[in-house]
Amino acid sequence: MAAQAQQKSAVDSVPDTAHDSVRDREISVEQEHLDRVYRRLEEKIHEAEFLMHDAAQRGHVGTPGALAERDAQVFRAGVHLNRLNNEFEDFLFGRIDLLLGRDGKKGPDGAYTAVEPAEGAVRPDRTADIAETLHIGRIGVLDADYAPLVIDWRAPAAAPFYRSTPVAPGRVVRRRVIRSKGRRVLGVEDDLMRPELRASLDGRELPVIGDGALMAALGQARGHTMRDIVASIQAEQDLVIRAPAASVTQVEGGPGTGKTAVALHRAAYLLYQDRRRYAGGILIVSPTPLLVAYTEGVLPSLGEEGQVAIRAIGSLVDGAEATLYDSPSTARAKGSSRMLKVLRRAARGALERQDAPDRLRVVAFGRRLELEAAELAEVRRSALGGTAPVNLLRPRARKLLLDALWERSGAAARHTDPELAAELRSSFDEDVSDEDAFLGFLDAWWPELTAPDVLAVMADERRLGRWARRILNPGEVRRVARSLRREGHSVHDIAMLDELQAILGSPARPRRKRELDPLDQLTGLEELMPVREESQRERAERLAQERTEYAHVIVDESQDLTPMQWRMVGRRGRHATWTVVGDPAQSSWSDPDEAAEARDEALGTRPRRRFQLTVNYRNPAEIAELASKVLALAMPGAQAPSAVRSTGVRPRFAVVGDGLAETVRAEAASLLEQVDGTVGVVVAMNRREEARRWLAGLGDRVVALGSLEAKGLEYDATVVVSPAEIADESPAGLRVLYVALTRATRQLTVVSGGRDEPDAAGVPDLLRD
Ligand SMILES: Nc1ncnc2c1ncn2[C@@H]1O[C@H](COP(=O)(O)OP(=O)(O)OP(=O)(O)O)[C@@H](O)[C@H]1O
Repeated sequence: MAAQAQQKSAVDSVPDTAHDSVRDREISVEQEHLDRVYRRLEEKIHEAEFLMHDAAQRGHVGTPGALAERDAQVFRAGVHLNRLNNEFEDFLFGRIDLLLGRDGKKGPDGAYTAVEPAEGAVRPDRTADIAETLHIGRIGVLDADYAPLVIDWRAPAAAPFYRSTPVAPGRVVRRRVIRSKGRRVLGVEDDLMRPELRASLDGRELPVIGDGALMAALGQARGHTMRDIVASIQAEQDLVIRAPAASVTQVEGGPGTGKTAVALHRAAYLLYQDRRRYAGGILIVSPTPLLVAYTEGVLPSLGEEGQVAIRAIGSLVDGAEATLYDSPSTARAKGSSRMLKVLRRAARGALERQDAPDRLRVVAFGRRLELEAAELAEVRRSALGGTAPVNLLRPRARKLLLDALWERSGAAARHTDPELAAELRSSFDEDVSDEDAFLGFLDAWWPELTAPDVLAVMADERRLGRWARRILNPGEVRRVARSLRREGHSVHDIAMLDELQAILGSPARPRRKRELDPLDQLTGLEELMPVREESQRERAERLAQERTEYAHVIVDESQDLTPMQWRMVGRRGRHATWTVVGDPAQSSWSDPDEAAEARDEALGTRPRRRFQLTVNYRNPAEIAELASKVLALAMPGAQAPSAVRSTGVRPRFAVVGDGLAETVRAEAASLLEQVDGTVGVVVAMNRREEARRWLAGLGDRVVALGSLEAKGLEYDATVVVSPAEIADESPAGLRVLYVALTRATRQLTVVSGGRDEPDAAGVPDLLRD
């Protein structure tokens, strides 16, 4: 890749003015092409509108066949219009100029399929002609003769745009990134894949402009939302994006290697590849709502939205939303798989409520019958003997109660004829079950439990202590119970709620019938894009609500999932294929082995394909080098990814002078002056609130974040406040500090207090050699 970026341009030696005129000419060449594309798009829009109009007319004919055909056509045309009317910021972003291929076969998109050049494509004197030029964009467009004007970035013919390198160029001679806004081409950047050739296009030497699109993309200021990287996906990333969907695709890579970007592009690719299969939905699990907000614009920018749900791990359970944080030790207890046993006991134990009746009295066949506390306890014990979900055991408990009452009535002994006895028994059951006393008793004695009910009961330290005996220590019991008494849920409570829902089960209820859409009956259409009446977002939300399982599950920052969270996510992908991306060196979970076990259980025995991403596109070398000192402490022997660029700006070290607040505020203000984009101030979790106050009035380009909230995010510049405080926060503190130090794309300031033991240059203890 570095070699790619350093390719010398063929026009480097010409004077600037000539260079500019070559660039201008090339821009106008691309402008002409973009104009053709838009003219064609307009034709297609007219076509689609005509189709809709025509179809509406046909409706008057009135035969059922014509009506069905009309509906299908209206639907198709609507889908088409929907796509075409989307004005993308850079509809067209790439171009490749290719040598003649080995054979003359063409694919469905009208491009030649050969990957390698034909025998005589390069002449002995190293000259060659460009035989095919492909433009790459967000969706494919064919001209009236079915020749490709634009190839969809996910089509096989577009793969060389991402895969080709000077080492393995295939047919690609020149790879060009086109920058455009709306209908205007703003610039072009080229990479030469075969610098040894003198290639000509239409009889003229092939010009090469600029020094690499990747560097241009990386140099841009960051906003509060992530951008897609379609124009500059690198070869090692492209392998992951286009990996076959079967089984589990596991991706590891250090900070800034593009794992999140790759995961999002993979979702778009999978949908393009097999829209029907992924009509079952793709779930992307993200660690925080902040990262969801940061990334959720990427898929719509790639033309995909409807089938993909991006959810924070704390929002996976409908009707519950994590708003609280647990202390590290409480989190450790709640997230560990030890909690599973506690929850199983609690779900059964919660049936025994303090206000539950301790005696059952009914009247049957004119006699009073009664069951005492000890007998009731016995019935409960045998009802709970099974492993079925607790709420589903209620009918069994009811049946056992009736058995006990029947026994008590002594009627069985009085009738020896089995047929008569059976008849009598069934009228006994009917009698008793209709009785208000019995019904009231059952509701109070075996209530239908919900997950929040059980969690609320676990807030009682005494009862929790009983259920957690020999599983949690008394300190853990106290902390967990106390945390459950707060208003609201923490992210770890959500996994417990989900587990409880599975343990409790929900009794069968009549399903809400979905309104019948006449178009649903037209086979093969339902997985296409929706018509206008329902926006893609609304559809996504509706599908997300209706769905409990997905066809593909993508887990971002997978190193952070606790065992309980793996169980929760696993339940949503029991029949799914998976993409799991993460970095063990950034894990904030203290027991990676336990989590790995739970992960393996969630992923099952499906075969796995492993990929490693090795290049850090976010941090300049100066910041990456500093962060690697913490990596060496956090995970001795781990390899840091290599930074793709260097800025010459070294991290700054500041020591708290007058006061922490003043120092941090001054450093943040100074960074705001130096960068155009965003500034993130990362502090230990317990300082989140005060840090927000420190920054008041500095504007919305700066944000304060707790260390755990910084996960996955990035800023032009960051201030990391007291490395020692962050490192001491939890057993995984050093890895959390590593995350904090790797968020900046340009500048990093480290502020140290006394606890950091800074040296004369202000460098804190943890960051010294
Ligand atoms: N091929 C690329 N072209 C342009 N930008 C890229 C490319 N790959 C990654 N980036 C940029 O690098 C930054 C880091 O990417 P991303 O957040 O996906 O990395 P990550 O591996 O998930 O990082 P972390 O583990 O630290 O969260 C983003 O700004 C992303 O847009």
